[in-house]
Amino acid sequence: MTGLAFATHGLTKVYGEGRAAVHALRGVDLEIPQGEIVVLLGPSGSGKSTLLNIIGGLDRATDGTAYFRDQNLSEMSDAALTRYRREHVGFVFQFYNLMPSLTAHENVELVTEIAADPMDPDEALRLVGLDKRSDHFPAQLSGGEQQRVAIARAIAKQPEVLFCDEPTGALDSETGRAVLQVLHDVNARLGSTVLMVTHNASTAAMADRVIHFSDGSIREVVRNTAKLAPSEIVW
Ligand SMILES: Nc1ncnc2c1ncn2[C@@H]1O[C@H](COP(=O)(O)OP(=O)(O)OP(=O)(O)O)[C@@H](O)[C@H]1O
Repeated sequence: MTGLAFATHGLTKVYGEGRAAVHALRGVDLEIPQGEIVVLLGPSGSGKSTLLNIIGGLDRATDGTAYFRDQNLSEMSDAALTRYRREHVGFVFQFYNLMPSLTAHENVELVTEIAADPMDPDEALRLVGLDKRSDHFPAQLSGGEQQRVAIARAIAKQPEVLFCDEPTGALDSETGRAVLQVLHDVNARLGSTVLMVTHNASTAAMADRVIHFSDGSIREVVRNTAKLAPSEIVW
């Protein structure tokens, strides 16, 4: 029996005020079991990144509650939120945000130095198939390879949760599939809950659960009974 990684109740986010107010989340109720791969789909501007940022501890809700296990993120101090991100969460973004002056190994090491229970940076790079490129700088790596370094950096702290915002957005389909395979393997090997925001609807085939967003609300949650392997996904 798996517990819940996340539960939100009436989660609301309003940016700005008055006539300029943007209602990015309109009372979202959501439960995400631990250890699942969850894909968030929805039109541009529907609130997917906003939700990810709030339950990832990067932003705060205007109203409602968001729990990580039994911890209420909405009531945490800034210092506690920082600790939450540092100890439990890995992030992968569309643009890899690697430090250009550091090698692949050093980019990963930067994170393992401040993590509670990190894996060896070499092991993280091996998991993403880049152990032979560990002394290369980001500019010497392809887009897909840089994304895999970013994933190695995110998984090196053995996070309980991995948040991915458009992880394949800048990649061709073959490279994108390789990156999805890495996310799949991390979920299988470390048991990390993986939450992925994407415009690529094909990705939904590898998820345990697909959440359809529209205009700041959840329209539908679909549980996949027959998942596809990343190698079988076509787009
Ligand atoms: N910092 C901000 N200030 C004001 N409005 C914002 C801010 N961030 C997001 N928004 C607005 O909130 C709404 C939801 O944005 P969000 O980025 O969560 O959508 P999304 O579904 O992730 O979109 P996309 O698929 O294009 O990334 C949009 O209307 C957006 O313009």
